Amino acid sequence: MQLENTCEQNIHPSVIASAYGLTKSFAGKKALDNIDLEIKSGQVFAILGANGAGKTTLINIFLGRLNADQGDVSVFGVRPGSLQAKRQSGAMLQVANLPETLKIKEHIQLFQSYYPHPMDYQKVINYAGLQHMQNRYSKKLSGGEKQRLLFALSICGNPKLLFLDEPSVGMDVEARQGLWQGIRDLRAAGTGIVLTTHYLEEADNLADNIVLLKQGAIIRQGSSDDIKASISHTIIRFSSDKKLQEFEQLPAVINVKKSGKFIQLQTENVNQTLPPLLSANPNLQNLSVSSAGLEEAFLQLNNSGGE
Ligand SMILES: Nc1ncnc2c1ncn2[C@@H]1O[C@H](COP(=O)(O)OP(=O)(O)OP(=O)(O)O)[C@@H](O)[C@H]1O
Repeated sequence: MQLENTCEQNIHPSVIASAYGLTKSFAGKKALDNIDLEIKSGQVFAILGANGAGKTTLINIFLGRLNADQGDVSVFGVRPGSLQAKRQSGAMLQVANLPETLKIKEHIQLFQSYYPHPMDYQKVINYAGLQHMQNRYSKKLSGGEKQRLLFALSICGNPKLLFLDEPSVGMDVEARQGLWQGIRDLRAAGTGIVLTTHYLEEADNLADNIVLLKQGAIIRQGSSDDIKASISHTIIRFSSDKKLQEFEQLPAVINVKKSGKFIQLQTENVNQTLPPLLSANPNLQNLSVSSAGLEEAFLQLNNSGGE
């Protein structure tokens, strides 16, 4: 399904929000340190980082909820938080207080009334997977259902720029798939989407561009493939009843994990690890060798500071 976005179709992505030299401190401690980034129309921009890395602070500055200490920040060429920026933006934040006395459909209709060109009601409902609970009061929603409602409210205004701060937390598989479909359709209609998530699979699936934040600084930026390629690790997976310690000493191994009956080795050099592994375990079952994914890249870059 394609959205009838009232904005023009963006065949060529253009910069719709930017930050240059952005710095923000709380009580003398830097939460964001000299950030340069550009958010483009028709692209998903994922901000990744450990707890406290600065993701929410960055979003709050783009929304005008916080002021930068230094740097130039603009949204649609104007000051973040100005009416012109707000009318074209939507946001799903981690903290939201919703009046409990309204039904889902009343929440959506209320939010639609705030915008000059709201999204069609039925589309909002479909994207958010709320078809069967339109008459439910928000106080009766489960955590995941409340997330669906917050996503619905974030897209009510047919935004050209959408901020989603950990949107899929608490969502079940079906709701998450609906969210992902909504994100893809909005992107196809030209919306620029800023996404923070701790689910790296989500960023891997959706993001055109990723920034990796550590203690407020950007330590890596690029596509998911660029970031994966910036580490040269390989994953060796097999099933074994042996203890993890038996594999930790193998050459070039930098991490060992156990999941059920499977052991997963992360190695810097598969040619050095595999021969001794096979000679010590000639009957290794379910062996597979694959490139490291975004999660391994994230962990390594985050632990090494991206050097
Ligand atoms: N209002 C505030 N007052 C003081 N310190 C703050 C405030 N907001 C954020 N911080 C600090 O700024 C840093 C960045 O916080 P932020 O919430 O942006 O991180 P985050 O990457 O969104 O984390 P998480 O993944 O846990 O949501 C943290 O050290 C946090 O404690």
